Amino acid sequence: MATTTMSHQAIGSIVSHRPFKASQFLKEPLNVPMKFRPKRFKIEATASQISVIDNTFLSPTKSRPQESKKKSNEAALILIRHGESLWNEKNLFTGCVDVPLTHKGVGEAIEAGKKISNIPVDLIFTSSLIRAQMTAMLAMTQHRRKKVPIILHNESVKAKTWSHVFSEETRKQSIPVIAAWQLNERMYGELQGLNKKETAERYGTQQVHEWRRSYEIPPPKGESLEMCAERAVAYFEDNIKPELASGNNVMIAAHGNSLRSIIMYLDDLTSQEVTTLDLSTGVPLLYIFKEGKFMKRGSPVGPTEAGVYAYTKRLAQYREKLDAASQATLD
Ligand SMILES: O=C(O)[C@H](O)COP(=O)(O)O
Repeated sequence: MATTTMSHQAIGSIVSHRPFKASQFLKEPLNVPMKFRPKRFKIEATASQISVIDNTFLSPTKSRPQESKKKSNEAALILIRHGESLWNEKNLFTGCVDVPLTHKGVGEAIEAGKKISNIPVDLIFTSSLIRAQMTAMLAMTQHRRKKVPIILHNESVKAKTWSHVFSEETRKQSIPVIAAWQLNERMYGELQGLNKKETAERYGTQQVHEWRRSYEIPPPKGESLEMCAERAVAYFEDNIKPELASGNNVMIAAHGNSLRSIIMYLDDLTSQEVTTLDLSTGVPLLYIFKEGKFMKRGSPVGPTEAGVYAYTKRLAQYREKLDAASQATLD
């Protein structure tokens, strides 16, 4: 198999939505009967000019969180790899192929939600792939705060305006969900769809391990972990870290390798150390971000596990508030 590596830009244009030109939207044939076709409208802005987080979604008056008053000097960061997918079950290389969760994966996402049900979540970042989005939404069904996660549609000015929420109170009871292709699983190139065991038998276990776990070596015509990190870690630094710095608690529901690249950054792992880093499906990992540093706190075992709440006074106080609120509804 040829092992030419494509330039990151070339791969980027495959896995990414090319910079969205609203005018394309108008030109592309709409599979909607003529009578429902939207009036021709002139859209100036392109998606890239639309902020990642819909400013007015958070509140019509407040600007973006990191520009507004700092909520706290610490924030919780939850990372979770999607639950088992149908191609995980078949042991197929998946990469950027958009497959859903299995029944077991749905259960894993719900179980993960129970483990983090007392940890505050103000923003959710996920990838543009359904298995990560399903995991985020299913996990949040278990959250005790009962806020509604809403996927933001900023892909065009029209998508943004048509999905606007006009009640500030409703917005306060919602959690913005930002789907970013930069958090997609690494693009596995010519391995996508191949069986992992058969591929190892054909090319050798060592070669497949290098493709799967090394930092620098890409799969044939795919992304190396390093190339995946260039987009995922850049996105984390540009869009997620500022929210944490402003005191917003964040959950990232993504993929085995896009999260490996982020954890390598958070834990300052070497390219040697990251080769042994493996993430199970549907297992949440907790970090506390404080004074510019990330402190790893492991995987919350259960909603009442003392450990998680012993880490910071703020998490303990949040849980006490949830306990008091649920007690009040019982009274
Ligand atoms: O893309 C895939 O096949 C899986 O999500 C991750 O695969 P890996 O564990 O082989 O990197």
